[in-house]
Formats: sequence, C-alpha cells, structure tokens
Amino acid sequence: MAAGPRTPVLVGVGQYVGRESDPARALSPADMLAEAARAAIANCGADAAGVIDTLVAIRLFADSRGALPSPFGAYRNLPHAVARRIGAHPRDLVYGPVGGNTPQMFVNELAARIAKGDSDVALIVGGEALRTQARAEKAGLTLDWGEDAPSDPASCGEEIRYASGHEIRHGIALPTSVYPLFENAFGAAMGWSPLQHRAEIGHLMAPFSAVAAENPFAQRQAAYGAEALVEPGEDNRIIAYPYTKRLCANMFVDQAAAVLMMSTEAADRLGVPADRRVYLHGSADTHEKILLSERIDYATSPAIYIGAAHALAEAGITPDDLSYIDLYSCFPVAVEIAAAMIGLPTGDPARLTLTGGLPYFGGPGNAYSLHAIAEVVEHCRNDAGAWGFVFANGGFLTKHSFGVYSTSPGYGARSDPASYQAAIDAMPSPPFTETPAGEGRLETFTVVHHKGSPMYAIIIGRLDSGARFLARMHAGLEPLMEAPIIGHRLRVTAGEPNIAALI
Ligand SMILES: CC(=O)SCCNC(=O)CCNC(=O)[C@H](O)C(C)(C)COP(=O)(O)OP(=O)(O)OC[C@H]1O[C@@H](n2cnc3c(N)ncnc32)[C@H](O)[C@@H]1OP(=O)(O)O
Repeated sequence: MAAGPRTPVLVGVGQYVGRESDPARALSPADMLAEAARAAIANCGADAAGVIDTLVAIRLFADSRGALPSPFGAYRNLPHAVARRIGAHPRDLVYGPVGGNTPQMFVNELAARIAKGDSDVALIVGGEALRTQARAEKAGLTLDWGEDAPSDPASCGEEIRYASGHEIRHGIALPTSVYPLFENAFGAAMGWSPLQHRAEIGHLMAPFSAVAAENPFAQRQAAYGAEALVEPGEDNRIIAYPYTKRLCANMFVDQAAAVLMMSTEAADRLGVPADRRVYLHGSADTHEKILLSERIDYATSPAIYIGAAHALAEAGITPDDLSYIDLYSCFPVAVEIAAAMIGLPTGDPARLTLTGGLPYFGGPGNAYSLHAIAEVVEHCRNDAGAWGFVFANGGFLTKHSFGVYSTSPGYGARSDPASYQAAIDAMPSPPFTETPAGEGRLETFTVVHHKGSPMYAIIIGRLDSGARFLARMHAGLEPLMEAPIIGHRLRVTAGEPNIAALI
C-alpha cells in the first residue's frame, strides 16, 4: 500500500538515560524530557522543532494522584516546559492521564488526528527523574524543579479511579501488592506448585535482564540468573509473595524518551528520508472492568485478548508474523497473561522484550512504553518490511494499548475503540459482596511483606453462594506460600476489614 498525504508516520525516536550520581548535577525531569525530544528530532533527519503543532507529555508519577509527590516543586505545564527548551511553539500542549498504556494510546490517537488533518507534526515525550529525586532526598539536598507557565496544559484521555474505597481498605492500592494477586491466580491456572511457579517466573524474566544488560539505554545493565531473581536474599527481599524486589518494576530511574510523528506530506515537505519512516498498521485501546473486584477472573485478560486481536487484524497479520515484540513487563504476570492472550509462545522469553523490561531496563513511571516504541521503530528500520508490536499496560492490568508497526507504507485506519470495548463491558462479572460471612474458597491471594517479613495476606475469595469478596488474613500466612492453596476452603467474617482464615 502506498502512503497518501495524510498517512501518519513515525519519523523520529530518542531516548535518554541519566547516570550522574551527584543529584545536584543531574538533569531535572523537564531537562531530561527535552534531551530525549532533541534526540527524536535529530533522529528524523530534518529540522522539525519549529513545525510541531502538538506536544504531549506523559504524566509524571509526581502528578499521578499524589502517589509519589515531588518534594522539589511542580511543573504547571510540563509540555510547555519541554517546548520552551527545544524551541517549539505547539498550538496544542497536552498532559496525559495516569497510565502506563498512555504512550501507545497517544501514538494511536495522534495518528488518527494526523490522518484526519487535525494535526500535522506531533511530539510525545515522557520520563522520570525518580533516581535523582530519591538520591537527593537521601542526601538531604533540596532541588528546584518547580516551573510556572502562562497557562495550564489541556488534559486528554479519561481519568479513571483504579480502586474503590472498599478495595483500598483491603490492600488493593500499590501495584506491588495487586499484581501478585494475578500471578498466584495464573500459577494455579497453569497447575504449577509454588516451587515450580517461582522457577517458571525466573526462567521467564532472566532473559529480560540479559536484554537489558546489552541495552545502552538501560538504567541497570545487569544480567541475572533465574535463581537470583526469585530467591529472596539481603538485596532481594520479598515485596509481596511471590514477588521479590528484582521481579518488580524499578521506578527509581532517570530515563526519558520521545517519539515524533507527522503526516506523510509534512515528512515529504521537511525532507525526512524514506529510511526513517515507520508506519502504524494496527492499533487498539481497551480496558478491563475497571475495579479489581469486578474482573471476570485473575488469570486471563479479555481486554488484552480482544485488543491485541483487533490491532493484529487491522494490520492483516497474525502473532506468528511478528518479529519485534515488546510486552509490558511491570511484573512477570503482565508478560505471562499478555503472551497467553495474544498467542505468543514463551519458550524464548527474550523475544518478548525489546528494552529488557521494567524491572531491569527501568520503569520510568507512565512513560516506559515510549522506550518500547523507540526500540520497535529502530528495529523495524533495520529490518525493512518486518512487523513490530507494542503492548502497553496501565493501572492494575486495567488499561491496554496496542500498536503494530512496519516500514511498509500504510495506515490501519483507527476504528472507534467503543466498537470492540462493548464486548468486554458486556461480560458478566461475578456477584460481589462487601459484607461476606460464612464459608467459601480461595480465588487468589498475596502475602504482603514488610522489610522481607510477612505482614498480612490480601484474600480474594468466593462464598459458597458464588459471591466474590475481599478480606485480609493476619495469621497462619505460611501455608499460603508452601503448597498449592488456591481453591482451598476458608471462612470469612465481615468487618472493617473483612477477615478470612483457612479451614
Ligand atoms: C502499570 C504499571 O506500570 S504498574 C508498576 C508501576 N511501578 C511500580 O509500582 C514500582 C514498583 N517498585 C517499587 O515500588 C520499588 O522498586 C520496590 C518497593 C520494589 C523497591 O523499592 P525500595 O524499597 O525503595 O528499594 P530499596 O530501598 O530496597 O533499594 C534502593 C535501591 O534499589 C534500587 N531498586 C529499587 N527498586 C528496584 C527494583 N525493582 N529492581 C532493582 N533495583 C531496584 C534503587 O534504584 C536503589 O538503588 P541505588 O541504591 O543504587 O540508588
């Protein structure tokens, strides 16, 4: 297929990693983003800064519902701060919503805007300086990252609440405590014993770390063996069973990335060389039933299944056609479930990451997948006609975005996500009770640890009536981690929080 004048095309990608150990000399978040933006513009081989009409900044963790507030001041308008630094004068300055899916989501949305003629040249930037922030705080240093602007940015995309008050009271708050709930459900669905399950996780993730070790943009270029990932140790404490620290996304990174997109007519006008151009042949954006308590189950993901199938069908290919793949990997189960839903074999796990993954390459907040997109673009350029694929995830395996890439000219015209989201929304959730009492069985669990010691378990169970409930367990935690336990009978007493015990 030939590219028409409005065919959107990715033309420039840039990545930045900060290795400065003195926080007083390290770059601020906006300076890092500007570095990545300059690299992306240089990478397109044309002078494009002055013609950017839309600049999107991926939301900083500091601005993501106060989860990690910055002690060093806030940007009133982060896209403006970046535009100012790179000499751009965009008409639209956009600050994205919370979610690791948003880098791919914005590629999908901006491609549609470019195709419609609503934008001609668009830049997406994102990153985090949490490594520097943590080091400065540890050293008692005060940095000044606050920056005013003439106006606020436009916000774009839906802002959703990932957990209800009832869920938060039962521990559904931090990703490190929620993803293990999926992991234990997935292991049980595979029929793995705890020992076998940990071995499987180690074998899946060790090759990710080997990819990171070879990636010059990885924050931590270290390859680990499978055992070193899953076995608890002094530097690898259990965070929430079965996850150790080395199985969790590392957000204490100084990393940024940028992606420059434009219409084919703009690329022609600016003289962007043909070998820079990578096309979006398929895309999709889906979400699960938002609340964890409403999910169909915890071992599958209908929204990944449907979203990936839609994006691949739009491109007219199957999973077997993919050469370059990056699956979001904040925790191993994101990879396990995505691979199963998309239909990707896991026998050669290094095929499932281009960066090395969030625990090893680094997980710069909501912006990680901009690095995945930068990598997929470079790989596709080096292998003309080959297919690339990015799966990006946000929240608690909540929101998903997909992109299918190739140097072959073309564009998979975007269908309204509502057209395929409806099938997910129509799936019935199990009944749920906030006030469970009586007996039932264990649906999934995790044991949250503090400083490496078990603190309490988060329990998701089903009463014999079929109703799902949340509970905590404070005693008798060891049996949960020693033998296959999912499906085991338990008793629950209603309260604030509900308390469960194995029987
Ligand atoms: C959709 C999604 O993306 S959901 C995922 C969103 N991201 C997250 O939730 C991040 C999850 N990770 C974490 O919360 C943290 O990394 C934790 C809790 C696992 C560990 O953090 P801490 O307890 O602060 O780390 P700790 O104090 O033990 O160690 C600090 C050192 O370890 C490093 N470190 C911290 N986390 C990790 C990790 N996951 N892997 C490797 N190294 C890490 C830090 O960079 C720091 O290194 P330095 O001393 O060289 O500067």
